[in-house]
Amino acid sequence: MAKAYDHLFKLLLIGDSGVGKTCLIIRFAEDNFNNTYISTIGIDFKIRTVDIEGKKIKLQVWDTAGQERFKTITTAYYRGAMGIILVYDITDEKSFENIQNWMKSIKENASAGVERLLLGNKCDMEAKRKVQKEQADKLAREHGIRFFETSAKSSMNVNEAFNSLARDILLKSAGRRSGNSNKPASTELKTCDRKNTNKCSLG
Ligand SMILES: Nc1nc2c(ncn2[C@@H]2O[C@H](COP(=O)(O)OP(=O)(O)OP(=O)(O)O)[C@@H](O)[C@H]2O)c(=O)[nH]1
Repeated sequence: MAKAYDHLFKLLLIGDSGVGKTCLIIRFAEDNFNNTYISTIGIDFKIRTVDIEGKKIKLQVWDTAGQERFKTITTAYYRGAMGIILVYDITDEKSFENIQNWMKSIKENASAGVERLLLGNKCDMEAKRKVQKEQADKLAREHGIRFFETSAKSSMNVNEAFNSLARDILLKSAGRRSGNSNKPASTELKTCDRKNTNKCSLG
């Protein structure tokens, strides 16, 4: 039987408990949102197939528990991931400060060439914003990665974020096959779609 996809990419979401990792995955995979908070226990995944550059890409998106007590289980999944999405909550300063620790955890546990992406979630809650976009832009630039503000609630930038990560992985693997490396220098900013600058609020 013919394969229903051209590539399978494994993605992983990490970040503090309550930042909205599960909701982002549910919005992306099922186009749904729920206000009730049920903290993830251990690890789970959902699947969605997307079309990128004429290729069918099956995305297996792994959801990790943000709580410290699950760290041993969740870090065991870093190695198999081709892309890791670091999530903080724009209304929670601590979750942004902790991104540095999550970056360190990637360095210690993931494969060397893993693609990373930074997301500031809950951008529908503008009135409660504690983390300015410029702070996160600067951090992303320092790490040479893309950054989006998203809302799992309003859908803002959710598809854009997942698709951009999948595209980066695809381009990188195509580059590797043809012998070219298109990996940017760690200090180089990969310019985001300007969609990223859209004002994000539910109005
Ligand atoms: N306003 C708003 N609330 C959100 C958004 N995303 C998630 N939430 C809410 O934030 C709470 C936590 O969301 P989860 O997706 O369960 O958080 P998590 O990061 O998976 O948490 P752990 O499983 O504990 O690691 C829930 O009450 C969600 O409804 C968003 O974009 N906007």
